[in-house]
Amino acid sequence: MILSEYALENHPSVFYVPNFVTGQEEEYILRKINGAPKPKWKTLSNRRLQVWGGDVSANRLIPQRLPPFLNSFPDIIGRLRETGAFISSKHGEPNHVIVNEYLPGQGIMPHEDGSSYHPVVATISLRSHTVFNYYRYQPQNDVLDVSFNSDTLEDRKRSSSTQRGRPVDPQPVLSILLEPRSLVITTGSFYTEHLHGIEAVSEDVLRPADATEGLDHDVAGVLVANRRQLHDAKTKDVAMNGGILQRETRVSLTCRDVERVMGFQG
Ligand SMILES: O=C(O)CCC(=O)C(=O)O
Ligand SMILES: [Fe+2]
Repeated sequence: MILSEYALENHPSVFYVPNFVTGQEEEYILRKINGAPKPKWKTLSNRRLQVWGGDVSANRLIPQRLPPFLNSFPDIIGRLRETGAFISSKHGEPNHVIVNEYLPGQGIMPHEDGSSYHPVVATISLRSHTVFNYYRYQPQNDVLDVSFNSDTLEDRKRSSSTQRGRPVDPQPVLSILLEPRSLVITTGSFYTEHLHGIEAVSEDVLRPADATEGLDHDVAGVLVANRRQLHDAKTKDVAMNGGILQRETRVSLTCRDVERVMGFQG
């Protein structure tokens, strides 16, 4: 696989790969996630999650073995290594995976993933599409309310952080549509200088691609930057010509490399 072939038009440090896992693999992984012991789930205000690979504390991983559904069948970790995206990270592949589950209407506030991780993140989407947004901080002199961040403090303390008090521009700089079974890889300034998040909505309104070329600012909806790279014909049609996509329950795998690892705990 040649990763550069999957770079977004105009944004060469973000890669979108449709069908990174097959439908059968998707079903298998979802069965394993749903079969995990109940205490494995952590419930937050606006989604629930599982952490695999160990806990991160003070920028270090207290490692635990990854389960076979991530590194054996299917070998997600090996496949991510082969993309080459993690070539300059310490372990050459992710050692940490967060499973997030979002019901329709749930999302994640704009945040940065922070310095515990090598600045590359690979995210696999299962079952439902979503629209994933990148945001920038306001230029220093602008003043704007930050209160559109609606998650709880607990949520904010987890892996997410925004630079305290720095106002965020609520208008995304980039939006991409993540299809079920796809992979998105974020590197470069989109990791180090931007925030990312998912709006807490139950449907996504997409605007026709040609509407932005005129001066038609009144057309509602988002224009997704990867519209020409989408796999599913119906989804692509909506992304090109406008329309509404209903969200289902989405499960995502956020895969990263924690470079500092403490002694193995088994
Ligand atoms: O679910 C996603 O795609 C994003 C999750 C995320 O940003 C995180 O866990 O840090
Ligand atoms: Fe994140």
